[in-house]
Amino acid sequence: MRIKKAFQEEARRRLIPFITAGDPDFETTLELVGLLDEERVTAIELGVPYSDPLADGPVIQAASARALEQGMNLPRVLELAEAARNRGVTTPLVLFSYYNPILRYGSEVLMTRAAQVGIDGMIIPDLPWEEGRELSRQAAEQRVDLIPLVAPTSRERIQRIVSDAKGFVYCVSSLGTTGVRSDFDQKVDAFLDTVREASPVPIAVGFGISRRKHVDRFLEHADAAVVGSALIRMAEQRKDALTDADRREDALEEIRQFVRELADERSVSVYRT
Ligand SMILES: O=P(O)(O)OC[C@@H](O)[C@@H](O)c1c[nH]c2ccccc12
Repeated sequence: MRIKKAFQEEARRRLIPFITAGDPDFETTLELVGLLDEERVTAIELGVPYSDPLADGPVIQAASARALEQGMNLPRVLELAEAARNRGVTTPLVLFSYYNPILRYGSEVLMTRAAQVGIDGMIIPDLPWEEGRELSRQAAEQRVDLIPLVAPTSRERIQRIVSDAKGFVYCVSSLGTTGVRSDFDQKVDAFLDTVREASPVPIAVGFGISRRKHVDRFLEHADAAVVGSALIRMAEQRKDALTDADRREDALEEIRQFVRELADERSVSVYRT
């Protein structure tokens, strides 16, 4: 229920950052989650690194490789979520994983464990809506929101996909893979308006967003903007400083400033309650 509440709460940044858990290491990810929580983002996407991230561009592919190097995996990401909750993080946490690690772990067990450690939602980009019905039932049983993705090509499937959406709907702004884009097709706005009209829950838009002007534009048509690659690239450029006790604070502050520049805290969610 944290997700529904966060969209309706006062003074939240309508941002949903995506970070790859374990990049550059477990402790730094925990610090980043704490920072994003302090900055009152609407939710945090915690990415489970995977060896074959087919929907990811080079920035997140590299981040996944670094995280796998650190031994990060699905069980460790669950531990990380639990550690964040134990540090008092209250921002909704959305587990982001490709389907294979979930299949290996066992979806029923995963939903139970996710609920225990304080995961509020899940995004599985390579699980088509039609194949996700059983998993969606398991998630609902544990009150974990299985967040569907829709793309501009989803067209007539949009109605069916959003009909039983929980948490929020993830609208992919452009086809192709994740990664910073300089601009977006005008048609994206109409696509977002269509999804928003059909959706019983708030909608977020992601893929390519890296600037304040992108966020401002998209918040005219959606309830939150997802930012992944731009944030991960910043962390990658500061990898050495982030893992050096003497320089970590400064590097974290630069990332905090970037989050603040991307979006102000809004008094009330733009989402119709
Ligand atoms: O990285 P970008 O362009 O800011 O897009 C968000 C994206 O990183 C995150 O939501 C995500 C990471 N991997 C994905 C795969 C599919 C859909 C979404 C994602």
